[in-house]
Amino acid sequence: MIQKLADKIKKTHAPICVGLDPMLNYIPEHILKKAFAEYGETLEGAAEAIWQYNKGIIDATYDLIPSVKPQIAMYEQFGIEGLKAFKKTVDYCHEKDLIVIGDVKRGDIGSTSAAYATGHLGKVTVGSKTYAAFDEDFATVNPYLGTDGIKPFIDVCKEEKKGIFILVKTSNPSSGEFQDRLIDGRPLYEWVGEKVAEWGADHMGDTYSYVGAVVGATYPEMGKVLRKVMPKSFILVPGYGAQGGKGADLVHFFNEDGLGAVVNSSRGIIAAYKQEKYAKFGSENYADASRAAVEDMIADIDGALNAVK
Ligand SMILES: O=C(O)c1cc(=O)[nH]c(=O)n1[C@@H]1O[C@H](COP(=O)(O)O)[C@@H](O)[C@H]1O
Repeated sequence: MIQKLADKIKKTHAPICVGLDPMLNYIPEHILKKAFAEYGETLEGAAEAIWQYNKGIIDATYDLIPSVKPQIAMYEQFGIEGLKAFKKTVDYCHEKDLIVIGDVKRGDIGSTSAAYATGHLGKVTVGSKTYAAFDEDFATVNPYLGTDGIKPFIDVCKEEKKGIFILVKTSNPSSGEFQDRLIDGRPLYEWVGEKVAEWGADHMGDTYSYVGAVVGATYPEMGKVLRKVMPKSFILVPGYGAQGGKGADLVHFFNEDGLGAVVNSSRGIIAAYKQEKYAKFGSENYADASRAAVEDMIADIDGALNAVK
């Protein structure tokens, strides 16, 4: 799967991932109206609206991009109905041959991590049968519990040829409270980055490891350091667009081969029609606005990478 990600990035020239983080207030009126007419203003109605909204964006962008990243909290807030919409979205993206990064940010004691890994990346056994429950290709994982919280994910990834992205330096304003703390003279994120490289050496693809890292676009200098600490890990880079990250900030997240990073934008793409720049599309054509925003994001990153060649 890590090779598929690298190959798809090469084919599309788009080291990006569209963040499918639907919120009801981004969903155009015509979609909400239809879903509520069918299911009422219920959790089911919300889930139907989310699904139709996602489908529109996927249909309008799938040929341009290698991957998507649905963030499960946006679905979970609608309970079981929301989770059904999450699963429908994952399956539909697979039908479109997109790589799905499940942004689930799990991690616990070993036995519990094993269950998370089984549910999101592996197969669960029921009597004589096995089922891939959520079946994403990658999952985001929190390393706070240490090696025994990570190992079960790697075990499942080895069986399934899937991967994880481990939080190393997150994009949010408070990420430094813990992550930048110096331990023996070095920031915690560097120690975590070193562990990512070590864990990753145990599950390598042809050139890149199945164990990647998350480093926010909002911290480019730290990204530059971490790129060197984890040369064989893909870095998932959130924080582009709505959080302020720009193409020029991202060049050092990439390796010399032009690979090694996949940049996420969620609100900047899925709610593009609400931005002045794309307002001309109107809410009816929200998916065309998303396509235009994807094209602009690809051009921005490509331009920044070419400028430093
Ligand atoms: O793991 C992530 O994807 C993640 C890590 C991080 O450090 N910062 C971060 O924003 N994210 C996720 O990336 C997405 C960013 O959304 P936008 O700011 O709308 O592009 C959300 O799904 C966040 O949960």
